[in-house]
Amino acid sequence: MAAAHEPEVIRDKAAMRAWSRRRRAEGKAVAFVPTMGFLHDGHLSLISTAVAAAAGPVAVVVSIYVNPSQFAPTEDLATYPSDFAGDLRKLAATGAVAAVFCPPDLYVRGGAGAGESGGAVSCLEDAGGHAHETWIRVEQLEKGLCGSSRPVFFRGVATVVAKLFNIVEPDIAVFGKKDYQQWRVICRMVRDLDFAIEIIGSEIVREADGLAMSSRNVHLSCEEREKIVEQESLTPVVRIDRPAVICVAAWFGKVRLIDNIEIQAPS
Ligand SMILES: Nc1ncnc2c1ncn2[C@@H]1O[C@H](COP(=O)(O)OP(=O)(O)OP(=O)(O)O)[C@@H](O)[C@H]1O
Ligand SMILES: CC(C)(CO)[C@@H](O)C(=O)[O-]
Ligand code: BAL
Repeated sequence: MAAAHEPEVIRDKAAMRAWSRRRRAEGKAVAFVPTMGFLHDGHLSLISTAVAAAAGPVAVVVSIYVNPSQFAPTEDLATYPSDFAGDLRKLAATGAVAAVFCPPDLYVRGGAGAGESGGAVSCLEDAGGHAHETWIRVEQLEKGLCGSSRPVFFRGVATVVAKLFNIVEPDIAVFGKKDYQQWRVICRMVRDLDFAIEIIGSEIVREADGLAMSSRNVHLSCEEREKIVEQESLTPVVRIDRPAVICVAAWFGKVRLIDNIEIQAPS
């Protein structure tokens, strides 16, 4: 058993589920923060939001898992930044995280199958994930913005988040509004599929120069960073995605409606 301030590291699905059930039997709410690791202060703010959202005693679980099914083979799965030891140090330093769930893999692999998403294929199918054939699609909300530039992204996110919810069995789950469309997709999935989980959207945390914190910011050159900061300063509401010029460009199409939330393009 880890010391009180150090998160317990759990790799196994059944052990994770059993851990959550024990916490609930002790009278604690289980609050869940899903991440892909390489943690920064934006992630840590989600942990504070989770603690603040719980009405009483709470056990916070952070997952670290880079989900292959939300990346197309042309995207950056192979270069996604990671620093597991650093992540554990940061989580321990918060004193607020009880467990870290970091499964080696979440999918059943092997076999043969079509594994298609309207013609698009993810890194999961590309790596022989054909034994997995159940997908969640949030059919309208996944269209447009990041969904236009990343054809398998929301199918992969909705599916892996549903899997994580079934494994962690949280009472509360927190997502950043930095990935605004993702947050709305998860809210809609939870409503439509009757997950008994309260979803909380947490505010965007920014660097001193205004850039929204993001694990992938480490890949930006000075010029790219300056360009994004400039674009963000023109954007009145939220930034939809990471340094994705494609997604930011979607702002310039006047006004978009997502799930009844009107997002204004810069005037
Ligand atoms: N700057 C931020 N402010 C608030 N929430 C954030 C911020 N950055 C990430 N999050 C949230 O943290 C959760 C995990 O995100 P993830 O691990 O993909 O990190 P990321 O910084 O968004 O990485 P990426 O480079 O892939 O965009 C998501 O709910 C995301 O919206
Ligand atoms: C929600 C998530 C953990 C699913 O892999 C990921 O998309 C992320 O970190 O935003
Ligand atoms: N936070 C977004 C995860 C992704 O871009 O894959």
